[in-house]
Amino acid sequence: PTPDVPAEQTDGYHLVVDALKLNDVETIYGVVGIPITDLARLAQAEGIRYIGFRHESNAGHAAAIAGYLTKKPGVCLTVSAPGFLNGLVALANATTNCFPMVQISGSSERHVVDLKQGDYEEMDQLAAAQQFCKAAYRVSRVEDIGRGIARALRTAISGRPGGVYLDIPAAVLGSIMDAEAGAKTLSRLVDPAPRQLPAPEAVDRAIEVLATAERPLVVLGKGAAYAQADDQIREFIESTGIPYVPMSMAKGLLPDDHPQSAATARSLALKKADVVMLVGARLNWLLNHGQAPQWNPDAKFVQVDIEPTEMDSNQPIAAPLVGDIESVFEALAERTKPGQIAAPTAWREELAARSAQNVAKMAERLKADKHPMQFMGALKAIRDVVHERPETYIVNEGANALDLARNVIDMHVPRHRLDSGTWGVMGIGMGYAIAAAVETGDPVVAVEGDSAFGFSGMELETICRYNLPVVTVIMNNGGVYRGDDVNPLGDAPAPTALMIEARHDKMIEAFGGKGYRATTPAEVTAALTEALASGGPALIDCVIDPSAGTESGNIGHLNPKGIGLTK
Ligand SMILES: Cc1ncc(Cn2c(C)c(CCOP(=O)(O)OP(=O)(O)O)sc2=O)c(N)n1
Ligand SMILES: Nc1ncnc2c1ncn2[C@@H]1O[C@H](COP(=O)(O)OP(=O)(O)O)[C@@H](O)[C@H]1O
Ligand SMILES: [Mg+2]
Repeated sequence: PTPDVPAEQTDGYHLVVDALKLNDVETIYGVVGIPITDLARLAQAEGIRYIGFRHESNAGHAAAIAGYLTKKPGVCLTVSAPGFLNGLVALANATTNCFPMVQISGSSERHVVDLKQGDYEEMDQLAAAQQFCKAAYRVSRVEDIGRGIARALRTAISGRPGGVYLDIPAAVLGSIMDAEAGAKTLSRLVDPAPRQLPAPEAVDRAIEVLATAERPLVVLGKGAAYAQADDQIREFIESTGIPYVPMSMAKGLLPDDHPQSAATARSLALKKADVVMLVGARLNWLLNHGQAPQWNPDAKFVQVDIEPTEMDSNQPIAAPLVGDIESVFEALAERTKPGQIAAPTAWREELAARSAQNVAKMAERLKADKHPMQFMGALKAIRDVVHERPETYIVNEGANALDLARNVIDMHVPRHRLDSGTWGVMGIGMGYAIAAAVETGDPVVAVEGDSAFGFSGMELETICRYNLPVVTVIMNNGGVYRGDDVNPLGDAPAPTALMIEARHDKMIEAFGGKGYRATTPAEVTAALTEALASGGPALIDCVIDPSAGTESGNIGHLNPKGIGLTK
């Protein structure tokens, strides 16, 4: 409990907690320490769920994905300087992925920091944070706490969501003020994420462009998943017959086995589409910036996005449709005449034929039950078990472990695939898994490369401490990308090597969780079935052929060529 505060008085700690509660913040993800330990205690005492982590990066990733899943800003709490910095990767990742989160951090004494007199954990955190987030604010007076919290929550959630930093110096947390006056400084946000209605002329222009298309294509991005306009989007897709490709976190918005899904004919779809409608998807590196040869150089783009400045970022946009996705699709439904937009049957059949070919090819690859176990064998086993349990969240990171799982594990419900996203960040695994389990109560399967897992692996203790229904499945190929690289000049391990004989399954046993080691797909099936049935923390170490991976998975071409290793 905080220092005794006379009943008619309040303090910074209480005002922060009161402001968060007044704005429906139900959970805080963080790591305690000076000067915010008592803030965590008070939040918990006042009914806010506090989830204590082992590293702030994981707490921040949890807050970010909580924001993505709930459309309310996730809240991460960090200590000054090093704790604050540890949270920044997650704050930057949230901003890059457009996930709403607020990182609240304690900070040191302004008058000492600003004169650089050498304070405990001295840092100008506000200045440091500015460049990595959507906005950064500092509260310098106890009476401004309510304003600061309201401002940070609104900024995170309105318009294009993102990460917001809120700096609260220790002295402000410890300041005391009259309770009645304090209560008057708090306010509850009104309509923090207002609808952004599209202009009718923009809607009509988009309809015109789509109506002329011979080979239309819709690209659904994680913004479309985030919008939670699932019915409106599905209605548009099915009423127009337009084929679509989902980006990785938009998988499941329509079930991956939907007849209009062109996910398994992606290259042909991108190459030949003559009108492309981007829905909450940026034309960035993940979509080759809209350039040939991946794309048809004559393609015309319709772009649906809440952020006006996203338009023309990579390609000229013939029909910019600025607005929130739900309002845009409601306007499209209203203003499109019956039959005005219809995907030609020939185009749909061409894509369906290619999909059938590629699905057959994939089926062959999935059948290969070679020994030692291959990625595909393990992933097929995971896919089949999870297929029976559509409420299961899939968290996914790695290189091969990411690229292969994305294509093998199909999704049937929205917002259930949470992965490295736009920034390709390793280390999101345990934080995303913890938040998905905490926010929804549903089971989570985290499909992890063995290197990727290592970035947040200590949170196995957090998962066990809260007894969360998280099953961590490690694709243990003994290395970064693969496990058979050798150092030609000595017996030091190669830079990409990890321990082939690592027993990750023993790690979780140290914290009371259930560990499994699987060397065949059948063992993966049995272990995952049992682990999910238990509803508790578990880890399955899948022993994968060390030669099975390729450098950097699908994006090896991003490695600079240089003159190569001449030595
Ligand atoms: C924070 C961080 N550090 C390093 C990397 C580089 N990196 C790293 C280290 C990856 C791990 C690949 O190894 P893995 O074991 O997780 O997966 P596979 O062996 O299945 O490819 S993937 C990747 O891009 C990164 N993306 N993010
Ligand atoms: N509610 C919303 N309405 C419209 N656009 C949104 C909404 N929420 C997020 N966005 C936009 O969605 C886009 C997400 O793009 P991106 O992260 O590149 O998705 P992906 O990687 O899945 O293609 C961002 O440009 C963001 O501005
Ligand atoms: Mg690996």
